[in-house]
Amino acid sequence: MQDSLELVAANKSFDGWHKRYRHRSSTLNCDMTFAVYLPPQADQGNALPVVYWLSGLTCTDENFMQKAGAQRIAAELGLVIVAPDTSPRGEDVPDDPDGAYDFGSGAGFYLNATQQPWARNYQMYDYVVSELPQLIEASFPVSKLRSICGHSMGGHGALVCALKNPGRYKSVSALAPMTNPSQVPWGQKALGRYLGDNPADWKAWDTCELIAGASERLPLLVDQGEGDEFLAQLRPEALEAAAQAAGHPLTLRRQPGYDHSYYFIASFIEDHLRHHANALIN
Ligand SMILES: N[C@@H](CCC(=O)N[C@@H](CS)C(=O)NCC(=O)O)C(=O)O
Repeated sequence: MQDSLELVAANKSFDGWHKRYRHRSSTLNCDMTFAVYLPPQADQGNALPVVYWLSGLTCTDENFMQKAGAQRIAAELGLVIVAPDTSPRGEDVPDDPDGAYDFGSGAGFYLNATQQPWARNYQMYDYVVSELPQLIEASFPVSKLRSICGHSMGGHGALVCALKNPGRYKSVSALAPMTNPSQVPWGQKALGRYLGDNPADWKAWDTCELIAGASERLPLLVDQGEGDEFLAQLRPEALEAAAQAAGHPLTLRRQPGYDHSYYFIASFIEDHLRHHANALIN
């Protein structure tokens, strides 16, 4: 265990442990809290694979761990799950001037900001892809086998992290992801502020733009509720068209009646974890 990790909570769950840790992030220039679920196999000296879960707008590490019901399946499959926060936070970290939920705290969009005052802290892409895995791999009984999945803004994050890093993840999946942020209000607000007003600079953080040039055709598993109140922000039809144009393997499952909430996530998380286990565990 690294000295720099401070344990802030521990709860036994399905014979494993849900734990929360605080640490100083050199990438984000602030203290960060993340959650890790360690299945019972972690006590047996095995180096276990890790699924990184990225949450959506307004979330912390806690929403997924408390609401998705993932621990039972992770315990069965022997998967470690790591859930970071969704943005840098703290008194010294700038936030949306109006306190809006869709920018700043709770809305880091898993990108590297280039504009001030955001750039000093809002480097969530580097945190999720580099700093956090290094810390996890130095601190817990895990292997370097990684998968990534997420919800909404976190689904966008998972798809972008996988598409930008061929070979880094064994599998990727998303629930109700924002697939085309450069074309929708949530994304245009965030990308415009974090990256500046030139839409050409936004393409590097847009799944529908990245998919054409992807050098690794890692299959995408996506679930999307047809009753999702944010469908216009998510654009599953744009993802479908981009994947088809690029010949990128996509399983897009439209789920009748499901909304955007964790009731939807809890209904399909088992399929996603089994999908990742298939790629991670032979
Ligand atoms: N209706 C929300 C929009 C944000 C939202 O729906 N957030 C989703 C992710 S995009 C979520 O997971 N919320 C936390 C939860 O349901 O636990 C609000 O206005 O605050």
